[in-house]
Amino acid sequence: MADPQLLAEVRGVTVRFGNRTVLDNIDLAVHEREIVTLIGPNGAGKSTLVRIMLGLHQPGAGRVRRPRGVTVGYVPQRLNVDPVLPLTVRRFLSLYSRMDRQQMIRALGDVDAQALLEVSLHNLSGGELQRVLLARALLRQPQLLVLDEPVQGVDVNGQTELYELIAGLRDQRGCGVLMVSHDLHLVMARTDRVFCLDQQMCCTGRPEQVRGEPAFRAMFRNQTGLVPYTHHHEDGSESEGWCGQCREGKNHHHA
Ligand SMILES: Nc1ncnc2c1ncn2[C@@H]1O[C@H](COP(=O)(O)OP(=O)(O)OP(=O)(O)O)[C@@H](O)[C@H]1O
Repeated sequence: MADPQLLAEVRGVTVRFGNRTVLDNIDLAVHEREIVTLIGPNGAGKSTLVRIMLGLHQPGAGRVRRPRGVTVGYVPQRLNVDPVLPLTVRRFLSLYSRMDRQQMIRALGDVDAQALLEVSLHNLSGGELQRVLLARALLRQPQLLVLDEPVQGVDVNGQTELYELIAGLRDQRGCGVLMVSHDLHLVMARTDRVFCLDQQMCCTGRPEQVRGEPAFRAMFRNQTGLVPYTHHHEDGSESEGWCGQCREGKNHHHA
């Protein structure tokens, strides 16, 4: 089988703002059909790295490569919409692409949000807004989907649904996904590779590898005060937990 197509790559990227180094010698690549997640604390440089991958910001040093013709859909961390403007989802989507009503309903249908077409953007829940933003990003039929904190403002159940949805889009469309997340738990289940960033790349690998890395565990502990572990159940299944919240009591050990 042919190697998966490279969609975007940075090598040796360094960024300074003033005399502060925000990214230090970073390598990262995203290929078709893979979900890559950047995790790290506030101010770690995640959004800056995403903006560099997208060509929205130039690094002080290093190389950025996006093969010609790769289409990108981007959900930024912040949406700048004037809060006094009455804007329905239909109007909002039409600002970005010329589509008829049926095409919009289809785009919203891809993210299970077709009922929201005539709803005001300001009346959407956190999860609904994220779905609409995802629909907007999909309008470009992207080969690379870049999502900067796609579950922000969404409750835990909604987060799980959104991660499932994103993984489903990858499965159906074969696109690559680069995702930024603060969450260190839910996102892991739906990720092929994790990059743990804190100005430098602290560790990287498959979620199950990264979970065992001292740098990841230290980061997790600093953010939550808890340590991640894996339950090994007697029937051979596994589930994730946090030390300090362990209600299982038996039939598990900490990996
Ligand atoms: N244009 C800019 N000028 C100066 N400093 C900036 C600029 N953009 C980002 N920074 C700083 O760079 C650092 C990294 O910011 P960035 O937004 O990339 O972090 P992040 O990991 O995405 O953080 P968060 O999780 O809080 O969104 C922060 O300290 C931020 O204040």
